[in-house]
Amino acid sequence: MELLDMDVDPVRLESSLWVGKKRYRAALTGWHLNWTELDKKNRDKKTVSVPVSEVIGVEEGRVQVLPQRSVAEDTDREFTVFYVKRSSSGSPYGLLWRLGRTQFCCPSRDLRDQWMTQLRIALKTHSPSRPHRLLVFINPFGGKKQGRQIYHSLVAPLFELAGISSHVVVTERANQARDHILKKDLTGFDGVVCVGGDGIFSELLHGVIGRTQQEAGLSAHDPSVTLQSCDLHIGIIPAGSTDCVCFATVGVNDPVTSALHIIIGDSQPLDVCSVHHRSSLVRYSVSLVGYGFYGDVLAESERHRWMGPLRYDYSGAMVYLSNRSYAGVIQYLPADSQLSSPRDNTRCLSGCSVCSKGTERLFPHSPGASSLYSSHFSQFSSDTEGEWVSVEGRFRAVSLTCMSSSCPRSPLGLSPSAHLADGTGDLIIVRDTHPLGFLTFLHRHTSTQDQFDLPFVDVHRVKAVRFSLPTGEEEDRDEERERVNDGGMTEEGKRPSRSGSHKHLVERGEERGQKDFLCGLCCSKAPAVSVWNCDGEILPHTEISCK
Ligand SMILES: CCCCCCCCCCCCC/C=C/[C@@H](O)[C@H](CO)NC(=O)CCCCCCCCCCCCCCC
Ligand SMILES: Nc1ncnc2c1ncn2[C@@H]1O[C@H](COP(=O)(O)OP(=O)(O)OP(=O)(O)O)[C@@H](O)[C@H]1O
Ligand SMILES: [Ca+2]
Repeated sequence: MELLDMDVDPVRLESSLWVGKKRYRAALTGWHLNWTELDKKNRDKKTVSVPVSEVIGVEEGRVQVLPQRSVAEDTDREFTVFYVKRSSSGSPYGLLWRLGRTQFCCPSRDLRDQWMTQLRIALKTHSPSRPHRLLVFINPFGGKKQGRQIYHSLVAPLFELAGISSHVVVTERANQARDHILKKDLTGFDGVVCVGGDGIFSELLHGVIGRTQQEAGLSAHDPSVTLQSCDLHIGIIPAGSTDCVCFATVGVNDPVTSALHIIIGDSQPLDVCSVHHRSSLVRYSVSLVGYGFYGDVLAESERHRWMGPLRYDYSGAMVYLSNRSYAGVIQYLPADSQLSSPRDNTRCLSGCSVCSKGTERLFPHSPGASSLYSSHFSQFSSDTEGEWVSVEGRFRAVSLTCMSSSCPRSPLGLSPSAHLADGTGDLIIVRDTHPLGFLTFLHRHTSTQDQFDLPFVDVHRVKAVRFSLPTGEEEDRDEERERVNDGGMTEEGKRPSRSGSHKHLVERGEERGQKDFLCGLCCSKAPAVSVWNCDGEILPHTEISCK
């Protein structure tokens, strides 16, 4: 046994260890755990190096955690190190992460104890941003209804291994997670986690933003107010139908990958867009605010929830076949085209320089790029300079996306070069066109072909957008007024009342669905207005402003 340099930093501990029948020289420095295979003449063969920040846990003995926890007998000279292992599969924008595991055998029990102690000290000192206590919300009805099973079999064992204690709430109704965050005592929690899709993520987002503003005494209804940034991080374990926020931030939809990111305290700031109707806040969005095609697909899909994730494809086909376009007036405030453009072929990833510059511009005094996962605010009140541009016409689709909105259905997303946290969104305007043209546009979302390189499509990087109906068709007819009263945010809670507006709109969608889709197909009168899809929720207003 050699035991070298124990007290001298950077090497904290170095010794010979065995992994199976092979002998290694293992060393723990402040930042890395390395082990190098030695041949019979003590010459180095290959080295494995794991950053301490990616070590998940250390256990005495020969331990296995996934798929089930098991501990081998007679193991007082052994210890097991668990760490992040990048798999070779995944997507071009994110690799799958797996739980790596190496079982070391020491020459003595004493040395084993030294390794355990030093590794645990290193973990504590070099992973300051790791969460210790998490509040987890599981939507048992999201996606393929596997949220509970996904959490308990794949995620909880990892949290336990990493020493994270979690309080789990399985939701019993829509908006329970949001209300819990808005109203309950959250002392001691380092973050909130959702197990589900974009819908339950949105609940957490509204809860976290709403609570922060309540505590700061700010009214989110006032579009000119600068909202307070949020301290609570949001983690997402994907178990929904689209899981667009997870895919666009992590690059893959995989519960184990996400759990490992959460454990090591990774974070990614996100742009949040507020949607107002007149002077009241309607909702926040991080992904899609879409009118026309995406609004109609959502309204139609709500009637087919029983189909699960397939409902979007079915509804997409139905809406496509109904061949609709809508009149409207779009106004937008262009972002600085010197900084970036939606057609510059860049791809935003964690550590993106455009986002860092954006953060610096929007939050000149913040310490670095905010460490928030997804509750980061653009201070548009100080960023509203510029000339508004107006476009009037008939549109197949009007979409505003703050991020690429990539998802398995469209791996590059609605706007492949959009940035996660630059304080801007991409406005995609698809003017009325013939059915084949629109199908080409849609189809290009599934490949690397440029969906913006079509004569009826325009894309602009923007700071704010307003949408209104053409003169004479403004949103003050009875029907619209009813929708206004029925939905939107309540004064006290600054929160969306999904169920009220939703029920109404689903009913309306049902009525419309039965008559109008058939009408659309046989060219009779189609409705004059569509609905807005805001991250998978139907908005109760047509005339909105986003920033
Ligand atoms: C010919 C194949 C065309 C395939 C076209 C694929 C386009 C896919 C674009 C995906 C964009 C996702 C945007 C993300 C929005 C999320 O914040 C939100 C919340 O989860 N999801 C939805 O609103 C859910 C929206 C889901 C929209 C799905 C649209 C599916 C369209 C299918 C069209 C079929 C045409 C067939 C013609 C016979
Ligand atoms: N216990 C519950 N019962 C009914 N609805 C719920 C419950 N918990 C959450 N919800 C609501 O269900 C909706 C959909 O949830 P979620 O996003 O998890 O799944 P999904 O719709 O299948 O996925 P995606 O949003 O990715 O398409 C959300 O709007 C959420 O508010
Ligand atoms: Ca953005």
